[in-house]
Amino acid sequence: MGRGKRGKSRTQRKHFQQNRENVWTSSKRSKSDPSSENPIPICNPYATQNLAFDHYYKEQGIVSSEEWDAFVQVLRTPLPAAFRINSTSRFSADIRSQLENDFVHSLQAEVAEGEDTEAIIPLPWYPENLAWHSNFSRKQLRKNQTLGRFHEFLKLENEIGNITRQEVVSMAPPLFLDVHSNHFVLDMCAAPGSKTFQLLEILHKLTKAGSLPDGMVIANDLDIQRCNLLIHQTKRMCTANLIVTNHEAQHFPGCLLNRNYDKMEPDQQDQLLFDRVLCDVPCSGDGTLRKAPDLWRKWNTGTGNGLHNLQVLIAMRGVSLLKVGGKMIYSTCSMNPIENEAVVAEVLRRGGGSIELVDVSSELPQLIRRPGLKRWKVCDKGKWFFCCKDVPKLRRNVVFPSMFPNGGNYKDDSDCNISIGDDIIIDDVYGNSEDDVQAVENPVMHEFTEEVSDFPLERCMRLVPHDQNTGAFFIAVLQKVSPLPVAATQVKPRKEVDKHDDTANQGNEDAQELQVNPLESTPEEISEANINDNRPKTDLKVSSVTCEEVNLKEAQDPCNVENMTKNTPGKRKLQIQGKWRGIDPVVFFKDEVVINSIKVFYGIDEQFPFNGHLVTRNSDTSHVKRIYYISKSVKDALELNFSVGQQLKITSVGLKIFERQTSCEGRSAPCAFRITSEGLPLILPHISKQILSASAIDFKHLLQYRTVKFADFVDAEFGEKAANLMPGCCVVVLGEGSRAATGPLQVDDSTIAIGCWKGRASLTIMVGALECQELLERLLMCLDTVTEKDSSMHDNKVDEAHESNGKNEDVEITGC
Ligand SMILES: C[S@@+](CC[C@H](N)C(=O)[O-])C[C@H]1O[C@@H](n2cnc3c(N)ncnc32)[C@H](O)[C@@H]1O
Repeated sequence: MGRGKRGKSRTQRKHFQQNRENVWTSSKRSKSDPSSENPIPICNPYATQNLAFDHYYKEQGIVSSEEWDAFVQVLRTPLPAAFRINSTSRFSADIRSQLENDFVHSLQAEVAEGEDTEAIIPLPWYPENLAWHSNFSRKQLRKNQTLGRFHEFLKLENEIGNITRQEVVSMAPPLFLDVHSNHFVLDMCAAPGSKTFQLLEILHKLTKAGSLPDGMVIANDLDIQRCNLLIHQTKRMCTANLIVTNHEAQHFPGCLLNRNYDKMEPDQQDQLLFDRVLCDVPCSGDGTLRKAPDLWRKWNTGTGNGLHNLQVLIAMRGVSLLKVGGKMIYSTCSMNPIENEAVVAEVLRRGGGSIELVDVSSELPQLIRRPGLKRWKVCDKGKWFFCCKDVPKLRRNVVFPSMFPNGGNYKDDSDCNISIGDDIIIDDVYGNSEDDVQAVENPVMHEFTEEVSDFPLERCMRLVPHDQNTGAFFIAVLQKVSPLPVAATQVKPRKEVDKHDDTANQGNEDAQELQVNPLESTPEEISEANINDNRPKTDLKVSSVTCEEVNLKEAQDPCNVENMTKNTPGKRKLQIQGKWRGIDPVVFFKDEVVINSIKVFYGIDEQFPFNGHLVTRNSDTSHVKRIYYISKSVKDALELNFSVGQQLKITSVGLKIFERQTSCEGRSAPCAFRITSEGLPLILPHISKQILSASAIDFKHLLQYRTVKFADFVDAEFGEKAANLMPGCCVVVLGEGSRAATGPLQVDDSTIAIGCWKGRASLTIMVGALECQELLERLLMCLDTVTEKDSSMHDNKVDEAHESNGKNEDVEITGC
């Protein structure tokens, strides 16, 4: 984390994590737990009751009084496990049919006798039976031996990326976002990334093998550790259309280019704006009580109140980064109106008609949801308030007008005009649970009239647990119909500026209407704007100096980090370190010699665009280890980011496509770079050399034994062809074997291929153990078509060869 981050944010994140502890599995109490002095008697650590919770939500009218018992009863039971099939997986249809034809029946025996429920069932509202709901909690899946096979299936497929284990309600927001394959999407608070994964699936859904969608996703999270989770999660998607960044969402960089830059290409963007924004904000999380029952004892009204400001700021940043016509989802896993309807109302209020709440009542009709509330009240320190003017002066720094249905819209509300700034009172986030007990004791002041919002908040959706045996969730779909009014874009400048951190040039497309909005701009921006500089803005600390010193023309090539460093030896060290402390620089890879050697070795056709599509994370391009492929959309975004001085703090970008071979044999091979297994599906249709088609039995042997001598292949001609390949990386496609292979190999979305290493006398697969296991299992049916006789005869042959060899010449190959 950069120096500029405030201690309060750290406190907030720490508490956030603590809140997520799951007491179904852990009864430990943290010393720093803010509610450890909770006077509510807790008989056991698994208590699933909190009187303040009951009182608060009964008063807010989250559900009718008749439903209350059913509501809390379901909240007190563990959450059933759910998962989604990755629609872009080549095995998605197989997995669905395995569930429909195998597990649906075999698991039914495990459902308690007399219970009229299915063991697993597809969610009726999720397209194509791709999302499934089980009747078993995660604990049951772990502990119950007879569920072992299903549990192993879930674990393996999840790890490989064929399924994602995800809460049912959390699957809904991306479906309402209406993402198209050409959209630029921003996921503002993305970790651990289950929704990012869904967004990427939608983006890639209609893309043919070997091509990429026109859109892209930027997935952001404030917490660097959680960013790593996000990277791990999305890596399973093998996408070249993703950038992962690490910013405070409320200060997500604007990447605004000086508009008067006259050398700009006609189609060049001058700001990174988005067609879709997912704003799945940090929240109190009381919708996840079933999954994290520890929250029962921690719950208090201060949590939601304390997060409200941050949620408003993030949502406002989201709408300001939206294109006009673009849509944004605001969502939380909280039931609290202060974190939900109040935030949406404030966004609409500040939007002054430029933001509309979209009516999605006709979409996903089978998803049961409740309309958003139009009236609610605020509870602070045990007292209920119906409008902001009732809030005592001393509490006005924590209870804001925006928390009320009408905001500060009172005739005599001059006292209410407290604006939300950057300085969020995080220390109050977890409040004092004592307050909540007071809330029980103090009768609500019914003589006051409750405010009712004028906005159509009934268009928001609240998913409650007892409607469909899930967690709780809140979703609102917003659309930007015109630029935001200037006032809505005004954000207090941050007091402390770490220039090595994410503060540079917080541009905003709405401010463009008035050229520069002083309240939105850093002092550097204002002076740059005033002198009407036509050059692209560059990094204020590093590149602005560089631009003056080097030949301007060269420096204006935004991708050319080498250009930017070679004429300025004194600046080189800084540039190599990259702009962001602790984060590797993103460098366009343009080494023609290496690129040509790769192209020639694998016979890559000219249609596959290389120019500007390769990046590395190392400024020393003379010894690059990994090369990443980026889509055209990501390329455009990176070029813009270079032009504006690398405002984006990029922790991960693109798809690892080539990796340097480091073994002795690898180093002496004609091409030093192997194709990675994640990059293979993309490049497969474009390679014409070092590629062979193997019969099912030979393919199976490769997966089973990992190394097979050329002489031991069942199809002798295949063995001969393999022996004739150049030493180094090659690709083996599951097909008809050498018998059918005349002319170039035809590949499509269903083609199964693996990377191999051609050594002196054998082929060795370069596939991870899990992927290998998965392929073997999935291919079993197809491989069964080979006659038993053939199979056993040749199995024996290969077995013998392996036994007699003991050690294989190629096993030293790295990357296997
Ligand atoms: C509800 S979770 C997001 C879940 C995620 N969308 C998913 O579907 O997997 C909220 C995330 O917000 C992050 N966060 C908290 N404060 C933030 C901030 N100011 N800016 C960006 N991210 C923040 C947390 O680290 C956390 O990962």
